[in-house]
Amino acid sequence: MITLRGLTKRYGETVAVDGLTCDIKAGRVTGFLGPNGAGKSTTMRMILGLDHPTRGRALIAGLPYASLRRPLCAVGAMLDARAVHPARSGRTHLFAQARANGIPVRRVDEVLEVVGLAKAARRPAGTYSLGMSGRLGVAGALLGDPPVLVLDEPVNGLDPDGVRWIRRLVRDQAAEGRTVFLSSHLMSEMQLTADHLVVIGRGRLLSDTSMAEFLAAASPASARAVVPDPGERATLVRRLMAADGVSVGTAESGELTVEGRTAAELGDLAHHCRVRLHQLGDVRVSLEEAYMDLTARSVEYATGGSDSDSTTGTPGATVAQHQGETP
Ligand SMILES: Nc1ncnc2c1ncn2[C@@H]1O[C@H](COP(=O)(O)OP(=O)(O)OP(=O)(O)O)[C@@H](O)[C@H]1O
Repeated sequence: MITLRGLTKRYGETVAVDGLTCDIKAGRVTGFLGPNGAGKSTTMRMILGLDHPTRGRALIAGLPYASLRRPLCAVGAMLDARAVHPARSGRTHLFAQARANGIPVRRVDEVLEVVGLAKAARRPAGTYSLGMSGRLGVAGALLGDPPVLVLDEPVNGLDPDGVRWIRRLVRDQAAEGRTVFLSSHLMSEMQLTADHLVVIGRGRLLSDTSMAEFLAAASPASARAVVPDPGERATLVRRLMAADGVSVGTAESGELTVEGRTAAELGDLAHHCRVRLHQLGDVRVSLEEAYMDLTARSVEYATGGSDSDSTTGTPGATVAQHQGETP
């Protein structure tokens, strides 16, 4: 587990991270989201002891990074895939890391195999494509078989095959009980990969919630179904429109889109009215839509509101809670 408590980083006048409090738990993939400059990399650097917090703490399994005896065996990280000496081969780069952490050298060839770099392992890392550099970075993160993984934009530069590979890899790692904390700007990919989300804006916590709750909170109940019979369709629309807080859209194909009702509620009503439905389902917003909505409101909050700390430092803060505090 990674524990953040009041984590704060100032660079002169810039508050890069502002009182961040949350737990990144084991056994699930936690996605770390936020606009450019929100403080994600700074947070990750502080977790990994590469930057000192101005205030607060970042702990791995209860310890600050500096206290870890064999860091690579406690936490594997990839922050900057290109941060490798260009003249060194991928294999030599990993050997150096393994030796410094007391990791058996045979592990190097194992991880090179896992990330699909075995054939290119003896080439200078400077000749690697961005995707290959990313794979080498992931190999370094896996080297110590650590219980915690911190990956900054691991999907960057990967081809579609690579994207699927990293998705499967991190999901498998979480399924084995590890803590996986990863950032990405690719919302569609994050939606497929993460179980839980930590969202920050201007260094502050905006949301710490499961993917399912995040999406549900962002979209009002909404359902869709096809009503093949025009007469039955008219009956159902009439019944729906008679209720408060419901709006109905109809298409020539016979499809109804009903805002203000879940699929279960729409199905029950149709059953009650003896109306036949096809393709009944809930309508959910995408992660991208939910995220854009939340971060847009956070910008308003930050520029228009007071500086009082009402949303930050609250583990379990949800989108809905945040909405309530937006002026
Ligand atoms: N070494 C530094 N010196 C001064 N300011 C810094 C430094 N590192 C980061 N910052 C500032 O801190 C803020 C947060 O930056 P950070 O790189 O953590 O954001 P991010 O969420 O990772 O952004 P991105 O998605 O663009 O990678 C930004 O305003 C950035 O300019």
